[in-house]
Amino acid sequence: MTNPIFFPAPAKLNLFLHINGRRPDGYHELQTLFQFLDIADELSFTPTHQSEIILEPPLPGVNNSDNLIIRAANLLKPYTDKARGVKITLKKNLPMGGGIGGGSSDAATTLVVLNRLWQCGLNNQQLGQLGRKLGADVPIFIHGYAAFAQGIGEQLTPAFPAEQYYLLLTPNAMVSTAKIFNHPDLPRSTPKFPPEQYCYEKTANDCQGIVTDHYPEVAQALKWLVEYAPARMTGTGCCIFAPFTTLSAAKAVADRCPAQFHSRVCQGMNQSSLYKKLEGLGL
Ligand SMILES: C[C@@](CO)(OP(=O)(O)O)[C@H](O)COP(=O)(O)OP(=O)(O)OC[C@H]1O[C@@H](n2ccc(N)nc2=O)[C@H](O)[C@@H]1O
Ligand SMILES: Nc1ncnc2c1ncn2[C@@H]1O[C@H](COP(=O)(O)OP(=O)(O)O)[C@@H](O)[C@H]1O
Repeated sequence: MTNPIFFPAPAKLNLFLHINGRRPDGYHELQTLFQFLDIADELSFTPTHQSEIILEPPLPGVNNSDNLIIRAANLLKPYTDKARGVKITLKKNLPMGGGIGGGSSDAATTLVVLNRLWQCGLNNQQLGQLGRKLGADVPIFIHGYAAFAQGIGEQLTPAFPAEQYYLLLTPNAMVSTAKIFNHPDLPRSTPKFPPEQYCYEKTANDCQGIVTDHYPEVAQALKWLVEYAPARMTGTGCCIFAPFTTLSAAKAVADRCPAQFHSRVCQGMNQSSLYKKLEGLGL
């Protein structure tokens, strides 16, 4: 038997995150800049003729029926032959609930790869609409290019931030996105600015204050890293990152990092590694 092909589901950073307002349905209007990282979960897909969707191994603490991978595959099922099923193998390398989008990226990789394997014939816009049902972050992973996002995160404009090195810290905490967005003290009125005026130093993460107030591990990681570089939180937490222009500068700070913050050095990428892999395979 040939070895299965593993497809990456890369992580992302929110290089900044501004909250501009709240819509009547409770969702928040925001501005953010998404860039991919060269770290990823990995998924393999073996088509079957038993109509079942099987995921192995299950994620600790997540029922398979709630797993975004299974939910994504189920959303695609109506577009293929009833007799088609799939066995999916997941290598979970990314921390969960860290604001680097692992679950959303797993869902996007599932939609993009199964669309091809099951010959569903959907285009990326249609896949993005399906993905949106699973979470606000899924469309950026289907889009596959760094982008400035507005609206509730679904209006994407191409962006080309420098592909810098980042030191990424994963404090020992799990932050719920819904809890942060529902917090009464969350700042919700940062003025919008035109994407072409973006500058890292003039932006912020509006969720950071609430998260550091409630999760001391996140506050400690931020306090430590900010001594070395302009550190900030990604998404609604809890990972903290700081940009570096050279790999050696990022590694030098990583070498000093206390073990409790689980540091790793990675690089920003303006094209998702999923699309690089698909191109390499001619898919
Ligand atoms: C804000 C971001 C930035 O990347 O946070 P992270 O999850 O990455 O940390 C994302 O857009 C999150 O996307 P995702 O994690 O897919 O969120 P969803 O499942 O769609 O929504 C979870 C909950 O967050 C709130 N929510 C989410 C997005 C948004 N623009 N406004 C909101 O108020 C809603 O209460 C929703 O019920
Ligand atoms: N395949 C998956 N990978 C990670 N988390 C998943 C997955 N499927 C469902 N989830 C649920 O989604 C939550 C947030 O997922 P994740 O994408 O890791 O975090 P974040 O949205 O903060 O980047 C997890 O805590 C978990 O309960």
